[in-house]
Amino acid sequence: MAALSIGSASTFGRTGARGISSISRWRPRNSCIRCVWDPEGLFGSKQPQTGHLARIEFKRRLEKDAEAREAFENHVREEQERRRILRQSRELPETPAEMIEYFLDTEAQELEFEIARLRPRLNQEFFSHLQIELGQLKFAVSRTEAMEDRLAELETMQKVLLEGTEAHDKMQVDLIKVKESLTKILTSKDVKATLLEMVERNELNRSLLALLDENIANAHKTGQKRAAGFMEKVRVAVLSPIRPSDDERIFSGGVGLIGEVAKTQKSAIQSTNREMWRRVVSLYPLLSLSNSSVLHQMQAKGGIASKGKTAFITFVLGGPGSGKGTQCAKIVETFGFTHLSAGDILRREISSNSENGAMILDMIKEGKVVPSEVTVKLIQKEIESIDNYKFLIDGFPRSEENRIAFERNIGMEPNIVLFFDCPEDEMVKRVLSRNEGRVDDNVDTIKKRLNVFAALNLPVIKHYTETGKVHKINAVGSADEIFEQIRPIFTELMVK
Ligand SMILES: Nc1ncnc2c1ncn2[C@@H]1O[C@H](COP(=O)(O)OP(=O)(O)OP(=O)(O)O)[C@@H](O)[C@H]1O
Ligand SMILES: Nc1ccn([C@H]2C[C@H](O)[C@@H](COP(=O)(O)O)O2)c(=O)n1
Repeated sequence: MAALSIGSASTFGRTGARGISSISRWRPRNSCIRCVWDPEGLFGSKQPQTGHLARIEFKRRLEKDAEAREAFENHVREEQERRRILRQSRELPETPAEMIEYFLDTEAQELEFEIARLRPRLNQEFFSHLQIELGQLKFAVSRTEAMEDRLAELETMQKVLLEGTEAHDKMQVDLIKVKESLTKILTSKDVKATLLEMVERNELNRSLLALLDENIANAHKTGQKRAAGFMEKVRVAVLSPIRPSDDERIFSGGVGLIGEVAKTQKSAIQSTNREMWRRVVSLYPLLSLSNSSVLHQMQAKGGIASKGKTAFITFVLGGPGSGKGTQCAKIVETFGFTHLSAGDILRREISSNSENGAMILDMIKEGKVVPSEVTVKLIQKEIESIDNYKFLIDGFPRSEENRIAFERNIGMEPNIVLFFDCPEDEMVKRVLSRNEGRVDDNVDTIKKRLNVFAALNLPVIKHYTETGKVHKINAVGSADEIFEQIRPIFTELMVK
């Protein structure tokens, strides 16, 4: 976490123990809103208090003096550990009254963390409660010294928490934007063109760079050299359009950020980036799947059968005509997945005059489910022949038998399942007007397919719902509207 700087009251002089609880220890001080990069806020009093030159000298000394450096690093580690234990040991408050006491007992450098942790409870009910207590203290007929102290403490706390929650909320907005921007760049088929568009829209900034840097560092740490190399190239391309003046503006709060709150955001954004980074790293396999020719070889950790890769599999389910194929095309275009339609694979098998062709045709005409061993084999062959790791498997599994055969033979479960929920009359209407010459797009077969869907496919959807994998999509509306329900699912997955 970055050192907290919340408005003019953001940095508090703590001369004694801790917390807001003693106002004499916690009076706001104007002097030290810090600009030095101190992501964990751990330099504390060991950092030079004044002057740019002093800070440079401090840095130089650190670089030269290995011993001092080690001691410093130990100090940082100890401080990190101390804070970790402290955070774990604190019992979280429930009521507004408990919240007040909790924050009064919070160390200054922990405020940012605690505000984030307790943000949902820093709500109107809490602030009203605080306001009432403040009112009682202010308008008391006579005030004791203890009451004066309490009043001063609570006024300070109110200001800190109001500004802190505001900064936190703005930070969340920034976080989402930066996550989206980086996802867009790393999943883009034409990185250069994407960057140019983003320059036009002023979307390249320091926060994005910081997030990228953290990904690069992690790729190095985990020995993913190609990924690191790719992202380093992206970094150079990102960096060049960020002119120093942009940097300055961003960091001095000149762009859309005002005064001290902007400084708050600066530190807040830096710390957010660290959190974002962790989320990106956890989904790194998915990110790295884009631009597959460059990146796919990094995924050498096992996974799908014979190729020893880790795949990201999405099953796409829904009744006949619910729009699975239509949406898959959009997902492919936007997120670079490979679309495998089980129905198309089976139809190709019929056209290729294979030994199973006639049997498959009969089954399809009757709206029945082709035996799993046939379908799974065909899907497996497709997966293994394709140089991508992100698959949309559409119209599969159609039955529990399909599902179990896939899991057994391929040795994987889907990462997520999309379920297109569509009323029957809408599905019938769509199928009957599809006009693609399919042997099963007629009134008789559609009835059978709907029955088979209810009897065999719904239990599969139920199974994946119970395992928390299903994203239910309302399949009524225009194709574009429906895709807007899907977009955030994959965007979120890319940068998690
Ligand atoms: N949101 C929509 N609104 C209206 N029509 C749609 C919509 N989405 C798709 N369609 C149309 O409905 C028909 C069926 O769509 P699509 O082929 O995508 O469904 P599907 O779920 O893949 O069907 P199946 O399982 O039978 O292959 C197509 O003609 C398609 O153009
Ligand atoms: N897993 C599957 C998928 C499809 N089929 C057969 C039966 C379906 O009615 C037909 C058309 O599929 P769609 O294009 O609607 O997905 O293909 C199957 O037997 N098993």
